[in-house]
Amino acid sequence: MSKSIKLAILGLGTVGTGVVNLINDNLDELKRRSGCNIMISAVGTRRQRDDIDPAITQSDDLMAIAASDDVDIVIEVIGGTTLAKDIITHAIRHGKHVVTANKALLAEHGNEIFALAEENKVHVAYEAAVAGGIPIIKVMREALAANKVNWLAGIINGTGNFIMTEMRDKGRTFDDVLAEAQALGYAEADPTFDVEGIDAAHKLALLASIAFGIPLQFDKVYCEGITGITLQDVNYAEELGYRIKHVGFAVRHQDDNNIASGIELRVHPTLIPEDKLLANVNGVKNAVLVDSHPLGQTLYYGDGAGAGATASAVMADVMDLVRVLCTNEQGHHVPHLAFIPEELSDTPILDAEQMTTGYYLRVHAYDSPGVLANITRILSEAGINIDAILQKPAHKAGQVPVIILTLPVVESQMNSAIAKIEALDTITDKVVRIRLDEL
Ligand SMILES: NC(=O)C1=CN([C@@H]2O[C@H](COP(=O)(O)OP(=O)(O)OC[C@H]3O[C@@H](n4cnc5c(N)ncnc54)[C@H](O)[C@@H]3O)[C@@H](O)[C@H]2O)C=CC1
Ligand SMILES: N[C@@H](CC=O)C(=O)O
Ligand code: NA
Repeated sequence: MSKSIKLAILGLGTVGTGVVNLINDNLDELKRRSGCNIMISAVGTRRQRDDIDPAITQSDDLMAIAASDDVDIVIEVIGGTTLAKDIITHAIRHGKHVVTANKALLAEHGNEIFALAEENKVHVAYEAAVAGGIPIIKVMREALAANKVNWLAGIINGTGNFIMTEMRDKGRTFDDVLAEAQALGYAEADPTFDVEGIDAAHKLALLASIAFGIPLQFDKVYCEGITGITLQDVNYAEELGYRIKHVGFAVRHQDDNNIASGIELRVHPTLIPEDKLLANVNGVKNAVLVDSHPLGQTLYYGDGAGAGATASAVMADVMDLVRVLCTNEQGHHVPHLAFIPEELSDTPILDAEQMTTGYYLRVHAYDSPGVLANITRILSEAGINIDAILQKPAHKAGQVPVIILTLPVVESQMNSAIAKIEALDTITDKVVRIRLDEL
C-alpha cells in the first residue's frame, strides 16, 4: 500500500455518520479499489462521541481541522451557507481538497468557491449534492462529456417525492409523511427547502451548470414546490392518465447556428403520462432523464436521500481524489469547468413568462348554462388548444369542478387567459394550474 490519505469529516449528522459507517463497513473495498490506505484522522463534532475509534481526533474546532497538516481531504457535511462557507474556503486556502454534500452553499456561492479552488489548485467535489446516491455529476462530467446536452428533466428531491407517493398510495397526510421523512434523515434541516422546491432549485442550478457549461445561476431558477398540490388534483390527474411529480427542467434553446440562445431553468409540479418512466419514480427515489446529442435519452435512477445513499456519493468523490493523490505527487486537480467561454458566460436564463408547457387547469364554476362554453371560448381566443376536458358532478352549492388539459402554450398567454376566466361571474374560486409535460 503506497500512501495514506487522511480524511476529516466535519459534521456527524445523517450524512457524516453514514460516511463513518461506510468507511468502517467497506474499508477493504476502498483500499483495494484505490491502492491506497484511507483513514479518518479527525471528525468535527459538537459533542464527543464514544462510538468513534479513539485513534480519531474529535474536536468542535472545525476551522482548525480544516487547516490541519494531518488532513488531505476535508468532507463538509454540516450544511448551511455561513459556517460551511468559511470552513470550505479556509480548507481550500490551506491546500485541502474538499468534498461536500452542500447544494445550498454551492448553488449560492459555488462560482466563488470553484474559482478559489482553481486558484489554489485543489478540487471541490459535490456528487452527493445532486440526486443523492445517483452518480449524476460523474455522468455529466465523464460519461456524457462528449455529448451536447439538449435538456434534462429530473425528480431531484427525495423528501418531496416520498411525501407525494405516500399521500397518493396510502392516503396519508402531508404533515405525517413529512415527519417520517425527517425521522428517516431525508429532509433538510429546514424542510421548507424540500417542500417549497428550493432544494430542487439548488440541485437544478448545479446540474445546468455542469450540463451546459454555464455559471451557476440559482437566483434565476423558477421555483414552485408541492405545498399547493391536493389529493383532489392527484386523483383527477390519475383519471386522465397522468401522475403529478415535482420535476426540475433545464432546457437549452438554440438559434439556427446551433448557438445557445437561452436556457430554461424551472422546478415545479408537473403532470406526466402514467406510462413514462419518470411517472413511476416513487418514494425517496430520484431520477434524471438526460437528452443529449448524439447519445439520445438516458435515465439515471436511485435513492435521492438518506444516510447510505448520500455517503456512497461522498465516498465516490473521495475515491476519485484518493486515486489522483496516490498517483500524482504533484497534486493534479480537476476543475469544476475547464473554462467558461465568452459566449456562454452571459447566456440569458429565460423568464418564466417565456416558457412553454401544457397545463392542467381545475376551474370551479356555478353549474349554469354556457359556463363551459365561456371558458373554452377564452382559451380558444388566446390560441390555447384543449387536449381533454373532464366535467365532474356538482359537489357543493351547485359548483362544478371542470378539469382541462391543454397542449403546450407560452406561460404569458396562459396567464392572461386565466385572468379572463377568473373574471367571469360564474367562476367561484381561483383557477388551479399545474404544468403538464409529455416527456
Ligand atoms: N440527509 C440527506 O439525505 C442528504 C443531505 N445532504 C446535505 O448534506 C449536509 C448534511 O445533511 P444531514 O447530514 O442530513 O444534516 P444533519 O443535520 O443530520 O447533520 C449535520 C450535522 O452537523 C453538525 N454541525 C453543524 N454545525 C456544527 C458545528 N459548528 N460544529 C460541529 N458540528 C456541527 C450538526 O450537529 C449535525 O450533527 C447538508 O448540506 C444537506 O443538504 C445532501 C444529500 C442528501
Ligand atoms: N433533502 C434532500 C436530501 C438530498 O439531497 C432530499 O430530500 O432530496
Ligand atoms: Na449524486
